[in-house]
Amino acid sequence: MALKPVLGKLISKRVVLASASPRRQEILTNVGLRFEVVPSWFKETLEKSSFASPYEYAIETAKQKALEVANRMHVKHLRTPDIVIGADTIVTVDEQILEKPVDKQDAYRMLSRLSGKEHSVFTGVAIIHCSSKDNQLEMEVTDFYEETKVKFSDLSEELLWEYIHSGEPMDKAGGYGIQALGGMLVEYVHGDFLNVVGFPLNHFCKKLVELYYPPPKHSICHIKHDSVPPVDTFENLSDGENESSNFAEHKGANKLDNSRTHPSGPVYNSEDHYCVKTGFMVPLENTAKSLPTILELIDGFRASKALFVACKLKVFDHLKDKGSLNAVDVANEVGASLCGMERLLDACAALGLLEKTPQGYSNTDSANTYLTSDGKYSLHGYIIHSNEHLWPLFTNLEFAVKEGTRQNHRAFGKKTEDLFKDYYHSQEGKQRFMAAMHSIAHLTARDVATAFDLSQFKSACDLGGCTGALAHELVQIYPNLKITVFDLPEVIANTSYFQPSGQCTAPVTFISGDFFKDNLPEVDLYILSRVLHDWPDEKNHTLLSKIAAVCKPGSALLVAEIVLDEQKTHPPRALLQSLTMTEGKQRSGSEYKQLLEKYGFMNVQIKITENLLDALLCFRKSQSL
Ligand SMILES: O=c1[nH]cc([C@@H]2O[C@H](COP(=O)(O)OP(=O)(O)OP(=O)(O)O)[C@@H](O)[C@H]2O)c(=O)[nH]1
Repeated sequence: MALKPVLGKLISKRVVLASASPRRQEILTNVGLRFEVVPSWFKETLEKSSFASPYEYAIETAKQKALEVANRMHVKHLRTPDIVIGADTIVTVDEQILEKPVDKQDAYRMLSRLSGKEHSVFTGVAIIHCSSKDNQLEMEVTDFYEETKVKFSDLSEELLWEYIHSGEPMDKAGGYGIQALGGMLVEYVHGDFLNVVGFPLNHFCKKLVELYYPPPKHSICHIKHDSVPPVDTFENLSDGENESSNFAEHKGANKLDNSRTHPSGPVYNSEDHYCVKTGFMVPLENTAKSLPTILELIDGFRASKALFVACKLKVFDHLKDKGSLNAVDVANEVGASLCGMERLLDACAALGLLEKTPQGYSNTDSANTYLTSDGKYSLHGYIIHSNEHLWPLFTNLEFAVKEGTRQNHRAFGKKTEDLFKDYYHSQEGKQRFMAAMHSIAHLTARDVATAFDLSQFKSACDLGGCTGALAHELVQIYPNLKITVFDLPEVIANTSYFQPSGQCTAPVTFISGDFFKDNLPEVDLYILSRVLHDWPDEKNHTLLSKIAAVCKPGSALLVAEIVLDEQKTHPPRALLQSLTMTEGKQRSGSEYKQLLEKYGFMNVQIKITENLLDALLCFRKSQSL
């Protein structure tokens, strides 16, 4: 097992650790894994006596923790992670399972049981690979456990109580932390030490090897997960060549089509449908299966507008860090009517954007992250742009379709000569557009930056890189990369507001210019993120010819765009975006390849990221065109 390649398999994936345990976070961070932490809300209340062995209990708890997070992120947070990792650590002694003590007496009860004896520590781990098909969550579960034996010395009452009063036992399985003071109680450890601390790293890495580097040909069980899983077998194994991106093609995990599951609840057939009125799953006739989608589409505009208005009124900003507020407080804060605000808050709660309790309304984690104006991955700018700019254009979609033109004159009462003049006619428009671009660039930066290994490049230029969001992510990941953002003077003049604070990486340089007219800097890697789809062929010709002219053989071009499938029906958001475009167009992978090859960029590699932007990397061929 080579270390780097194993964890490297996860580098371009959105990995979520479904655990609040700081020890698990530390163990995984220490080996360089990048992940988000979303603690599970699953209550550890499974009936222990219903499990034949303690490790089965630990595995099931770990699985339920991870499933709850995967479901919640998909349903409520509108984001599907690639991998969710859950874990549960328990101690067993004298056939009793010990978890975290609830109070000091409980800690005493546990520790006095362990005194002078050998006990077992089991950690159950679940690795869930998630994917979203037609907005339905599919999950494949891989689980395992590790056992470590630990022997305690005889503990005197005095020592025991001194240890309990240190406070250390309280959030730890079996009431001790082997990595700290608790280590003083231990006579020997047989097995993986980190397993006792909360995460069996070695076994985890072996599992990744099994999953991502499967042996060439063997058959595996494919289990449609249920409480009592029906088992059917299949032979559909990768030869291990195509190991990088698509886990779904080669693993021996349990597959959950969880399109209709409730967290930790039963799994329903895809033929069934959840009836809102009765709250039961009901079988649907074939033709009626599309009904929920159609109803959702009919109502979609209401949901979008409710979200836009809540963002515009800064409802999520007002609720941030305030615990629960009632409708009167929020209405007063934003200067809205009480009855109007009550309805808006209820709608947001129904959409899963707010939590509603008898105490009032509070932000969900996703609202804090995406909907507040200073959230970690704030989409506030993009939402405001959608409300102010895209909404009026879409209101005139019928004319756009009939006339085949952009509808700026109808939507905004004036004609537009080109795309950016429209946004930049006022300071407000400029900042709004930049904030929108920044939102998307920041949200997608990591997936774009890690879609390919770019460590070979020493210098890069992000053409039209706007606020530098992608550039900043690139220098974080590739600290030796010197990167320049090249954009129009009116953009560069307004970038300071968007710069990250307190970053200790190499700075990003900004150069103003017009990439259609001005000289481009000579670098190893050119970047075009969300540029090519926006322009007509003549403009792309000018730009790509200019890049090809300065790009030395062996240098490369990284393109970030939505890549359509070859039938051009997926992903829908690309096709919906096209509706208000007249000059540019969205392209499939083969169309991008053709376009780039036309300008001497070969070896075009495409990475579908499942984020809002995909990535293409291609290299300038040796002889000039
Ligand atoms: O020697 C040590 N033994 C155990 C621990 C820590 O104990 C807890 C075990 O609890 P659990 O598995 O339920 O995990 P939680 O902390 O509740 O987090 P989840 O959100 O994942 O449920 C775990 O934190 C171990 O790290 C220890 O520190 N030392």
